[in-house]
Amino acid sequence: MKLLETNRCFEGVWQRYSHVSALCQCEMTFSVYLPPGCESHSGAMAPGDRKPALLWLSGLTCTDQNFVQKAHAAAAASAAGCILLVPDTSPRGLNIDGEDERYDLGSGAGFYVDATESPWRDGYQMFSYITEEFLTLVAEQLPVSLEHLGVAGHSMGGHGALIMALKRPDLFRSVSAFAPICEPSKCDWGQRAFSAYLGSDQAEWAEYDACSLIRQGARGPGRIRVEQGDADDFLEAGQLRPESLQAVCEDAGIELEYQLREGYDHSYFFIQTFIAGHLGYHLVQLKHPATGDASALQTGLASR
Ligand SMILES: N[C@@H](CCC(=O)N[C@@H](CS)C(=O)NCC(=O)O)C(=O)O
Repeated sequence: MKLLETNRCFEGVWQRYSHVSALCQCEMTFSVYLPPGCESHSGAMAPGDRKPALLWLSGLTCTDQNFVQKAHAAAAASAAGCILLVPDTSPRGLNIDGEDERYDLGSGAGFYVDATESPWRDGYQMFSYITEEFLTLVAEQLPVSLEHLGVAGHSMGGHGALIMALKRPDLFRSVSAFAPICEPSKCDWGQRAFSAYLGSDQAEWAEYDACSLIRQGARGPGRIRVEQGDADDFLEAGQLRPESLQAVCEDAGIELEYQLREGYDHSYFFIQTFIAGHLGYHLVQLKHPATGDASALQTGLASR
């Protein structure tokens, strides 16, 4: 992987890398935050040198940079000694017809699925890219402890976080989401993307729909935290459907911490208000021996 940029931040560093992805069939860019004490690591590392990490999945129209620039997550990650892993939201520049025509399909809108339909299936393999290629690469090159890995995301990325945790509980020990698309099979964004990427077979859609996965028996790490603003236009428009997630979690006995926040919208202002609390929530569950007082982070900043 090629280092593109390094910026010191709260005594750690934000770094931006690119690498050639076999699954996405293009050069992919991603960012990482390395807290103090792990900037210079590379190659073989003792297990004790590895840090807990949170994988962040962004929403429609985002690159890795939206979270880096707008979520204000570095202060909390620095204090807690947690790595942040921020991949892109789709392949780029594949020269697929219509790839850049809409904000909710193609570039910036990979929906974290492995496409089966032409022309998307060559490259739009975001589920496998993230869970296999990307995580293998960063665990080889950076001091990430794969035994202490959580996943979180926003909107389309919240959907990504939920399905990754539900489908790969062997990889992810904690999960949370901001304004996630909870039931993509039943909203306009999800129906458009799934039709294009997965075709018309609803059984294929169910494999990438958090509510369907839970109905089919998936349990993930056992607890889920969801933060939702009540002034979010996409909630009103029926794109997010948290009520469906609440219902299936209740039926399945999954503990869902659902926080409805008065006056907050869908933007990164909402995310930056509550991100430290989510980091604390993950670190409490990840139980890395070198983590400081994660519960203080969780309770102190989450409830602001
Ligand atoms: N109205 C937006 C819809 C897309 C949107 O709201 N994207 C959210 C995630 S679903 C986002 O994070 N946008 C980037 C940002 O706010 O920095 C647009 O057309 O760009």
